[in-house]
This record gives sequence, structure tokens and C-alpha cells, in this order.
Amino acid sequence: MSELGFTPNEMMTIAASRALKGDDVCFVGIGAPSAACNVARLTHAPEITLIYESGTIGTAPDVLPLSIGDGELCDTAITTVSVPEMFRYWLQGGRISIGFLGAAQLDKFGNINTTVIGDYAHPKTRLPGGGGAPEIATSSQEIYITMAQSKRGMVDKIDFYTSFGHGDGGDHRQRLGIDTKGPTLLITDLAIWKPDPATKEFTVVSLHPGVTREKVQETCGWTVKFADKLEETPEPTQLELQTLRDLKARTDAAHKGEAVSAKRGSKDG
Ligand SMILES: CC(=O)SCCNC(=O)CCNC(=O)[C@H](O)C(C)(C)COP(=O)(O)OP(=O)(O)OC[C@H]1O[C@@H](n2cnc3c(N)ncnc32)[C@H](O)[C@@H]1OP(=O)(O)O
Ligand SMILES: O=C(O)/C=C/CC(=O)O
Repeated sequence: MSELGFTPNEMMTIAASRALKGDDVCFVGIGAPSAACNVARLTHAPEITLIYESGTIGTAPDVLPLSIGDGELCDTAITTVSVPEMFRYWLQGGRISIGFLGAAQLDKFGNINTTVIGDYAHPKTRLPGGGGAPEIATSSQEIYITMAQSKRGMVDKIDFYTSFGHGDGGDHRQRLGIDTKGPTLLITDLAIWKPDPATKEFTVVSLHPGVTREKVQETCGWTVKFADKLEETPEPTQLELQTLRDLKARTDAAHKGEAVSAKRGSKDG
């Protein structure tokens, strides 16, 4: 905890939650995106439609799911459809306004690696894989990405293209016949980034409170561009912080004893 009264990860989750609107239909990635989406639902966007890949539509979990298969999602959803319907009708049918994804590795054009670190055949680290993320990245109207900054995570060249962002930049998506916008927002623990309208390279548009340009550069593997008019992200409000902390506390209590809960719980917010 810094003297600011909130952690960088809390700032990240809350900044990410603010990006969502009540009329969004959001396809939620497990992990950091899930925390942000539910904070949005529990604060300024109660009418938001949250969708998880297991087919749960309009879900309102009381605790964060560890997986898309958690019963909590189905129990609180308006309805649950089959996974083929979720992908073919809802996602590929253009009915998702925001796909919210995490990343283990990311490049400056918003291409995501969640498959492998190192050589594919002889990996240094085998990651969870793509799951539905590659399809979410191309079929959602827009993509938001959230991840904590590190030199190993934000790299010049990702080791594997799991989910396509803006490719080599510019009009690469259009040239491939992909007619959705792709990544339009990146929220890290230090800053908010948006793609340059022409090159599509992520540019810092807002620094979180207390964060310097140098700190952003030190934790990023490419040479960072900053907007001419750089803003400061507003601090979390008491309501936002309390909502996030209560959600995490409920989640930790609910998943107590499950092997992954302690580790994941500490990273989700
Ligand atoms: C709808 C859907 O949900 S689609 C699902 C598809 N899956 C995703 O999108 C997953 C997205 N999330 C990620 O990629 C995350 O970064 C995850 C799951 C790989 C890791 O999440 P967390 O546990 O929160 O992150 P954490 O940073 O602690 O990494 C855990 C381990 O993963 C490995 N790892 C993660 N990122 C990297 C990286 N960039 N380079 C090397 N190893 C890495 C390491 O082994 C790390 O352990 P370590 O910190 O002790 O070295
Ligand atoms: O299969 C997927 O796409 C997502 C998986 C995330 C999970 O529930 O573990």
C-alpha cells in the first residue's frame, strides 16, 4: 500500500472499471478483467450486461469466478446459452460491444500472447492458452486490455500471437478483412493508453496518481510514446475502493481452501 491509500493494482482495476458504461455488452475475460467488470457493475454501471464464455448472459456474481465454469455465474445470470450459441450468435453476430482481455505478453500494437514464453516446441513457460480470446479479439466491436506493467510482459515482440490486436499497426486489421476496431484501450497499474489513430501504437494518455513517465518507461519493453496533453487519472473514490475490497474479501472467503485462490486473489485487484 502506498501513502496514496491504494495499491497500483487497485488503481488499475478501478481505472479499468470506469471505462465501462451501463449500456455495454461486455465479454469478460477471467482474471483482472473480471474484477474490473464487476466493480463497474457494482458502482456506476449496474445495468451493464456481463457475459462469460460459458454462455452466461447478464450475470451478476457475488464473488469473482475462478473459471468460466463456476456455478456462481450461471446461478446469477439472466440466462445461459450453449457455448456454440455464445460464439456463433452473440460474439460473431456482432452483439458484443466490449471484449475485455488480460495478457501475459503484449506488444505496442495490442497483440496478445497467452500461449507460450520462448520457443513453441521447447517453451520456457507454458501459459493458459487462447481459450476464446482470439475470437473475442476479432469479433467484439472493441477490445479493452488490462495488465500490470513489466518488462517481461510489455515487450517489443511477443513470442506467440494468441489474440490479434492491430498486427503490424496502421490498417493491418482492415487489410485482413477484420471489420471490428480491435484494441482501443489499455489500462495498466501505472497508466491509461490509447492507440494512435493512424499508427495504432499504444500511447500513454493518462498517468495514475504519483506515477512518472520514467516509471512507465522502466517497466515497458518498447520506447513509450506519451500524448502531448497528458492527463492524471483521478484517484479511486471511497466507494470504488470499498466496493473492490469487499468484492475481493468475499471472493477470498468463498474460495478459501482452493489451491489457486490465494495467488489469484492477490492479483485480481
Ligand atoms: C474469456 C477468457 O477468459 S479467454 C481465456 C484466455 N486466457 C487468458 O486470456 C488469460 C489472460 N491472463 C494471462 O495471460 C495472465 O497473465 C496469466 C494467467 C498467464 C498469469 O496471471 P497471474 O497469475 O495473474 O500473473 P502472474 O504475473 O503471477 O504470472 C503467473 C506465472 O505465469 C508466468 N508468466 C506470466 N506472464 C509471464 C511473462 N510475460 N513471461 C514469463 N512468464 C510469465 C510465470 O510463470 C508467472 O510466475 P512468476 O511470476 O513466479 O514467474
Ligand atoms: O476457455 C476459455 O476461453 C477460458 C477459460 C478461462 C477459465 O475459465 O479457466
